Amino acid sequence: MFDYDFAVIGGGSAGYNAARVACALGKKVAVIDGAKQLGGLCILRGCMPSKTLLYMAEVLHLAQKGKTFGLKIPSARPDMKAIHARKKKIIREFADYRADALKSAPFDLIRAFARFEDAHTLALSTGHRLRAKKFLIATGSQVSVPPIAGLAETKFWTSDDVLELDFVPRSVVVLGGGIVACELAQFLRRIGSQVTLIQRSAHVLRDHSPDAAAVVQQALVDDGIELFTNTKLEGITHDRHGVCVTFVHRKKRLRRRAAHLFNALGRQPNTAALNLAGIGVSTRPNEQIVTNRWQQSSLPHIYAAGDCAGPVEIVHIAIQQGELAARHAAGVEAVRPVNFDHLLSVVFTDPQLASIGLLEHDLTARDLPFVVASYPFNDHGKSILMDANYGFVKVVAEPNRGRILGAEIVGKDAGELIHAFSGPLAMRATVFDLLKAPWYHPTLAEIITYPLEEIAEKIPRPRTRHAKRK
Ligand SMILES: Cc1cc2nc3c(=O)[nH]c(=O)nc-3n(C[C@H](O)[C@H](O)[C@H](O)COP(=O)(O)OP(=O)(O)OC[C@H]3O[C@@H](n4cnc5c(N)ncnc54)[C@H](O)[C@@H]3O)c2cc1C
Ligand SMILES: NC(=O)c1ccc[n+]([C@@H]2O[C@H](COP(=O)([O-])OP(=O)(O)OC[C@H]3O[C@@H](n4cnc5c(N)ncnc54)[C@H](O)[C@@H]3O)[C@@H](O)[C@H]2O)c1
Repeated sequence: MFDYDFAVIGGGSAGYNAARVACALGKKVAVIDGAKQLGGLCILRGCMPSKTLLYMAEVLHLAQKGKTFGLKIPSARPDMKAIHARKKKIIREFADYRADALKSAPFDLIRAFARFEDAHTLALSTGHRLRAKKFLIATGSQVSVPPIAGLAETKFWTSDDVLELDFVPRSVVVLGGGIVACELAQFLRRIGSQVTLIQRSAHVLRDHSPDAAAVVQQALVDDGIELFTNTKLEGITHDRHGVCVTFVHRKKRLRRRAAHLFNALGRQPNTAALNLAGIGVSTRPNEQIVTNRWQQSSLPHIYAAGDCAGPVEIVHIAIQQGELAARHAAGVEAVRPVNFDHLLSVVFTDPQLASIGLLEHDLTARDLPFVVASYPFNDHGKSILMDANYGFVKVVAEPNRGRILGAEIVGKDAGELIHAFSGPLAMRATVFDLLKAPWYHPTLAEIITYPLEEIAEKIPRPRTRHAKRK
């Protein structure tokens, strides 16, 4: 009666990993993907190309401030053609590897766009039909175009375009102050563009704490970005010289002109073309598919994972959701829902901003007690010698036993340092457990011991003291 046990729509991070797991569980699986190029957002136009360019921009920045370290580097400039070629080569290799994995996997790969005809039947853009017992929707997201006067009529760049640049743009206005806006505005500025960033909220990176966001914001301004927060966009016009953005800031109407406009106002799920309303799958007002904690939609045999389901757009969560859906659909009993109390997130600006678990804001909202301590990078030996003085480390713990609940790090390589908390959080470790661990001197990671010690001192309990300065 069915062609497949499990049909996966979308072969990106969520879909590919779900299909892999479903096959390993003995299911007959198909992956349907209509993209011209296989690989998904993360590899082709997301994490990997952006981090290739951001790392280059950091190296360039360090070279340009060589004088700080007593170095005579006469000039460090980007060679955009070479940077672009290197990025393309790296991404081609990653994409080829994933495409090979998709083509040689024990599931059927069908190159087509899919749409639900009924709750068990997909109509494919090739003209074929496919029937399956269960489905996973993993169709990802696309850049959204909010209804701002003149935006839709203006030629604008998205992150896809910025990641493809092989020249230094003279000037760019960046709309938005989310992760994409901050990461890529810094890239543009560091290669030499004049950059203006216009953010609606009171600070950039609105999903992060104001204290941490303020550090990133200051670093962007110190890099030379003109940055406005608390604004209201009024309209956009364009002529042959470029674009003009009008916005309200501190009750004044301001205008900024630039050669290029970069729309970084967020993404929306790829769900509109699937006929979800027609088959009775519920979506939120933002078009994300509503799922329960097992990733089942309002039709229990149809699952959703990744950007099309939310609530976050982060690769390791997309993978976890996809794999969970595959296991649940196969009837595996020992499955656990994704634990958003341990959410890990990294913003790859310089300084980076990383957080894990529950912070003060979350705990206050839940009326839960906590102790918190922080320590600044500009008072830590290793970061001082690296001239990496921006930011702080913050640890949040439960006040009775000292169990670690969350941490926030904004500073040099915060995305690496935050992983010092991943295992301990998963294992429900306390600050005392972490203080028993060895911490090498002099490392950036060692800074974490300072807030741990401060919390340990606030909790009435016998403990091993840790030497602060060696
Ligand atoms: C610039 C940028 C940088 C990012 N950096 C990071 C980062 O550093 N770290 C991080 O964790 N996250 C990052 N992200 C987010 C991350 O890339 C996404 O959360 C993740 O890739 C989503 O995976 P997915 O499987 O849900 O969707 P995708 O990988 O987009 O896969 C969806 C697939 O579905 C296919 N599809 C769509 N509609 C249909 C249809 N009707 N029929 C058949 N196939 C269909 C598409 O062709 C696509 O291949 C970044 C995003 C952007 C834009
Ligand atoms: N390092 C990473 O993990 C990483 C990197 C890039 C992207 N991502 C993911 O990709 C997703 C998309 O990122 P994004 O930055 O494009 O989206 P976002 O939703 O994070 O940010 C969009 C920004 O645009 C602003 N905005 C939206 N509508 C507006 C309007 N009408 N007027 C003025 N301002 C408006 C918002 O206030 C917000 O600051 C994120 O959820 C993120 O998780 C992750």
